Amino acid sequence: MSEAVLTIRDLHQYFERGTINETHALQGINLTVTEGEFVTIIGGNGAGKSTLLNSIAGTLPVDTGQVVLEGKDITYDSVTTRARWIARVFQDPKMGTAQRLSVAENMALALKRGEHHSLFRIGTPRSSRPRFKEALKRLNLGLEERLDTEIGLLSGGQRQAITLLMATLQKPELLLLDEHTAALDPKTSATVLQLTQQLVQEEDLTALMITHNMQDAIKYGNRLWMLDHGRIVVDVAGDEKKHLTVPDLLELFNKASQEQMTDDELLLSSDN
Ligand SMILES: Nc1ncnc2c1ncn2[C@@H]1O[C@H](COP(=O)(O)OP(=O)(O)OP(=O)(O)O)[C@@H](O)[C@H]1O
Repeated sequence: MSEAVLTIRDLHQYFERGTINETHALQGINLTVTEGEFVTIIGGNGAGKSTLLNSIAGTLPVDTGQVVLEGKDITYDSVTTRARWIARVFQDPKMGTAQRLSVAENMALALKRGEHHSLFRIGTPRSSRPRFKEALKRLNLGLEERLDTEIGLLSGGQRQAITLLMATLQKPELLLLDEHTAALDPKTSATVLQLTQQLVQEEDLTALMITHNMQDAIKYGNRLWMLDHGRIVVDVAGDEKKHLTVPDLLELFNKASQEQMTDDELLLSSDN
């Protein structure tokens, strides 16, 4: 039996609680993610996907419930403390990197994830350069020749590929991918998703990935959740996930959810 990496118990999140605008964004989430699971998360706008990731990363204080990572109760730990164990890649390629620093300097920073440090003290020890080069080579984008390039000068896809690599340079207990390819063109998005799958498998990572694309949610990962109105309404893994088709997923969703979803909804976009 695999070890539980992440356990969430009865998690509720509210926005503007007690006001006329109150939103009950997560309505009693219970889940366990075991080592090596790569969960893709889909759901319509406002379903609660980002709120779930924010609750896990600590950017959003938990209203009620418990978040446990590798047996540690992290419910009340700060984002910085959690960053020692949890790596996150955002939609915007600019969010994961320091634009004015070189590729090598950014990678050196990534090795210090979760530590308090001053940017002025970040150097790139020469001893790390071969390791960075080797890691960049795996991306197959020729970036191993650009260690000294300012990262802000690279394309969004190149930056996102490096951000992903940086997130895994120091193996995290949990990797959170927050629509990390949504800002990329379809071809680059597919490249970065392939790379994601490869890194997750090779490094034996445990990962949660939000996507708006049902095809991608089916194609990548080994478990799939669909969220609806703050609840996980579909949870499939293993062979069931492998053989899933978009119509199957729609049927599962329509059985479980409060609303009917049709195949022309944004959620289904299959253009990337
Ligand atoms: N900071 C906030 N203040 C008020 N309401 C919020 C806030 N953040 C999220 N919400 C509300 O909480 C609910 C869940 O939002 P969330 O962003 O988690 O959905 P999502 O599934 O990530 O949606 P999307 O796919 O559109 O990004 C929505 O009703 C949203 O309007």
